[in-house]
Amino acid sequence: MDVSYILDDLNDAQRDAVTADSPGTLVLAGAGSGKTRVLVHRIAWKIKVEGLSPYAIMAVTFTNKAAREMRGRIEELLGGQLHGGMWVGTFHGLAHRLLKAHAADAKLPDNFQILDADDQQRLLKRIHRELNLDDSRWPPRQSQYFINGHKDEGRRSAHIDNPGGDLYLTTMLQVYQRYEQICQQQGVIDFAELLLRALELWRDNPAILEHYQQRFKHVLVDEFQDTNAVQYAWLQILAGKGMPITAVGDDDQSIYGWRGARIENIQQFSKDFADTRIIRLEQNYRSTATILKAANAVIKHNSQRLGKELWTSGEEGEPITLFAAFNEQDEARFISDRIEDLLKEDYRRADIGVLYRSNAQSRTLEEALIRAGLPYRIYGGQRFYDRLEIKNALAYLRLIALRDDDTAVERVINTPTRGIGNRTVETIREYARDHQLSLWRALLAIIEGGGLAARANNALRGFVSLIEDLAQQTADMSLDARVDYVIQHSGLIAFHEKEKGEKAQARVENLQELITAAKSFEPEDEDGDELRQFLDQAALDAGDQQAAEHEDSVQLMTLHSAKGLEFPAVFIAGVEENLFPHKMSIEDPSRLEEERRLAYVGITRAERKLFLSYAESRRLYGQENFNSLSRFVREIPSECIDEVRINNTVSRPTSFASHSASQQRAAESGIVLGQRVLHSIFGAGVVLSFEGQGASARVQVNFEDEGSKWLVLQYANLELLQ
Ligand SMILES: Nc1ncnc2c1ncn2[C@@H]1O[C@H](COP(=O)(O)OP(=O)(O)OP(=O)(O)O)[C@@H](O)[C@H]1O
Ligand SMILES: [Mg+2]
Repeated sequence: MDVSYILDDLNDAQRDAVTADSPGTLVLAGAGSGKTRVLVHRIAWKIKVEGLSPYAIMAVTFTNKAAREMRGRIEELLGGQLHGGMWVGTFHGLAHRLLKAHAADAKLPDNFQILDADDQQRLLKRIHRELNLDDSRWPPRQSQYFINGHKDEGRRSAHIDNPGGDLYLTTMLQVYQRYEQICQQQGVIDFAELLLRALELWRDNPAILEHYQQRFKHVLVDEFQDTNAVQYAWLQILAGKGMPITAVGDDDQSIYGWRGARIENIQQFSKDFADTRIIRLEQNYRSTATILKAANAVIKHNSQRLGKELWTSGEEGEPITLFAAFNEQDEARFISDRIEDLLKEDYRRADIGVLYRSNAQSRTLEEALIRAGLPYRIYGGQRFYDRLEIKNALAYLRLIALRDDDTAVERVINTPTRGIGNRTVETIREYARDHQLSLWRALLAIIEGGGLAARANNALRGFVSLIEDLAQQTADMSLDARVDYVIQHSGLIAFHEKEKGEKAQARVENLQELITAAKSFEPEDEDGDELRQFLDQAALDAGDQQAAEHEDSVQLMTLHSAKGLEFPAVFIAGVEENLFPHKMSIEDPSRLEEERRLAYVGITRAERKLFLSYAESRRLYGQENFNSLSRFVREIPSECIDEVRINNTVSRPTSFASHSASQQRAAESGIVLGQRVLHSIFGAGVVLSFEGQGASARVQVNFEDEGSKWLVLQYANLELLQ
């Protein structure tokens, strides 16, 4: 049987890695050097040449999508279907499979259910109520963060030392214990529990462990640098006593430290797994020489590295485009314009990845893509207007506009919690049904009727007066001030601010981003109700499923979700200090290094074209920021970069045409975005933005000495500079 084709498309080092017969094999290599490809070919080699049954192989990937792709590639190489025998999946997926097979031994009912993050939070809320913990002082999300953090490290409540005297720890432990109890009673398990329970299953049941130790003849792990403590222990308990194991990874791409991943596992590997051979791959097959040079130059600035070099025999390629936008709108327009250019060449939409550091950045980008009629999908995340916190905020705004909006009432009647329980809500629903009323009218009638317990009645009254107050207080405000007022006074911001963890912070950021959306909203009908038009637009954006599900779509995602993927063309938006690197990471050297690894991951996703963009002024999270160019871009050798500026009108003739009417009118007065101007008092500056028209036209100028100011164009007497 000729099996040489399995090695055909591999270089020497890759072949070595595919055919190595050492018990432990660690492939340590940079981005795009073929680590994932090696895993696929190694599995095919094991089956075809060494005669292992697919049943004896377990392969761990980072996402379910990667697992499906891996299975497909192996089947291609083998020329046949694998069927169910081989275990390929994520750590979570495999743990789930294991627990289903041994539910009773894992002390779970056969039909145990998985709790997702939202379910988990709802359950914790109930526990807090039961323990009489006030949500404002003890936000359920804080408990969630506490519990998941400990579980990721393998600690149950019983493992945590509490010498007493610390109210925080004592309370958290009380919640953790009660949570464990209820989960156990109900037969539900959360994500971290899947892993921990699978580890304990093996640890506490030697016979079961032995069964798997006999079954599996080889374990393979991709993206090894991002395994956490429990995942590592799980591999160790299975394969630590001589089962052959292959891990591939790149210390320079470890980007989940904030979620418990431990780069140290790479160094630990050769100690814990016998006779490990370390194989390095140094040739990159993904990117042009220019892109690779940029990536290498950036990652060199990290001190904590195992040290690797990457080279390519590929072509030089085009320089990286760096675009200095005036603001985030301008940046988004640049990106959608360039995407349209690429589509005129031989690129498909799916060949294009748009990456960003923070979820909240996607809104402006989504709007530009929608405007340009470009189908897109958000990979591993939700579209802006589909996000829970945004839907909640919009529900308040909808109630201000129309009290009879039942869905909006359902959404926010008890969010943030205000003591209106399910039973009260059910009473309202029934009343509404029986009397053919909207929920709002029903609840007014119920309050008047006085049929409820005093406490419930008061809670309802509180809700009604909140909505009436929001409506009255904001009646004469501008749209963005209205949104700002509503997210503050509804308690939504405070509600999420009190919670801990990345996700909570992202929710606050997203809410603030809604203010930015309102600021830049341009109603079609200038005389119509602006709030209504804004809400309609948001509903349309959210409902634009057609665009979302189009098969050939532009791929939007955070830099974190882009790991392991590749695209012929990549845009990285928002390469600015305080955004990327994130402001929370700038002060801490080890977190800064993690940000730099994220930059390395981002750059190395690109095959042929890379576009970086930053905005001199950015409204994000509802605030105007003036950030300088990211240090990561400054670390790229200048010969790799081609900088484009908007006031280079030769290369940017179309961008002005797509600006709003008022901006065009301002342009007619001789001022364009990016124009340098002189003011008699404030001195020299650059025009950042326009607003309004005729006598009320205003212009925003970033003055060199005085910072940014809005001026009425008519009176500003700006002198145009060259
Ligand atoms: N020997 C080779 N000849 C031709 N193409 C190759 C070779 N090795 C890898 N490639 C291609 O290079 C690209 C990168 O490979 P792969 O995704 O396996 O790299 P990786 O090391 O896993 O990258 P990452 O670190 O980003 O996960 C893929 O498109 C792959 O098909
Ligand atoms: Mg890979």
